[in-house]
Amino acid sequence: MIRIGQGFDVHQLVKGRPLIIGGVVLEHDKGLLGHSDADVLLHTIADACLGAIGEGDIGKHFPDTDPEYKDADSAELLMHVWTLVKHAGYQLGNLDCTIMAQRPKMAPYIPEMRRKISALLEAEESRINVKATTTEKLGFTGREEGIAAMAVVLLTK
Ligand SMILES: Nc1ccn([C@@H]2O[C@H](COP(=O)(O)O)[C@@H](O)[C@H]2O)c(=O)n1
Ligand SMILES: C[C@@]1(CO)OP(=O)(O)OP(=O)(O)OC[C@H]1O
Repeated sequence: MIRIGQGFDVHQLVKGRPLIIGGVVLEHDKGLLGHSDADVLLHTIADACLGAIGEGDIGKHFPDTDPEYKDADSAELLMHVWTLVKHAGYQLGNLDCTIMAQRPKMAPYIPEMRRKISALLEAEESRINVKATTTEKLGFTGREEGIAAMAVVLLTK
C-alpha cells in the first residue's frame, strides 16, 4: 500500500530571531517568527506526513495556543509525527521538498539538512531531496518578508 501527502508552510522573517531551517542554524541577519522555533521546512514535512496518514496537520497535534510548544524544537515535533507514521505501519518511500527564499543561499546548508531529515525519518539520504528557489524577487518571499516551504512525501507499507 502507498500513501501520498503534501505540505506547505510560511513563516515571517524578523530581526532578532535565529534562522533555523531543516534542523540547521543558518547565518543570516533575520530569523523566522513562530510559536515554536519556526522551522518552516520541518513543519511542512510534518504536515506532509500527517496528510499521508490522514491525521490532520501540526496545528491539530501541537496547538500554537499551548505553552508546551512555545519555542519548541521542531525536530522533536517531527519525531513525534514520525512515530505516528510508524504506528500506522508505514515507512518512507521518498520525500521531496522546496524552500522558497530570496536569501540566504540554501545550497551550502542542504547536505546537512538532508542528513538531519534522514535521521529524523529513519531513512537513507537517497530517499530525501531538498531544493531551494528564490522566487526571483517576486511576492513576499522575493521581498524577504518571509520564507515558504513545500513538501511531498510518499509512504509505503
Ligand atoms: N535561497 C536560495 C535560492 C536558490 N538557491 C539555489 O540557486 C538556484 C537558482 O535559484 P533560482 O531562484 O534562480 O532558480 C536554485 O536552483 C538553488 O540551487 C539557493 O541555494 N538558495
Ligand atoms: C508548530 C506550532 C506549535 O508551536 O507553532 P508555530 O511555530 O507558530 O508554527 P505553525 O506552522 O504556524 O503552526 C503549527 C503550530 O501549532
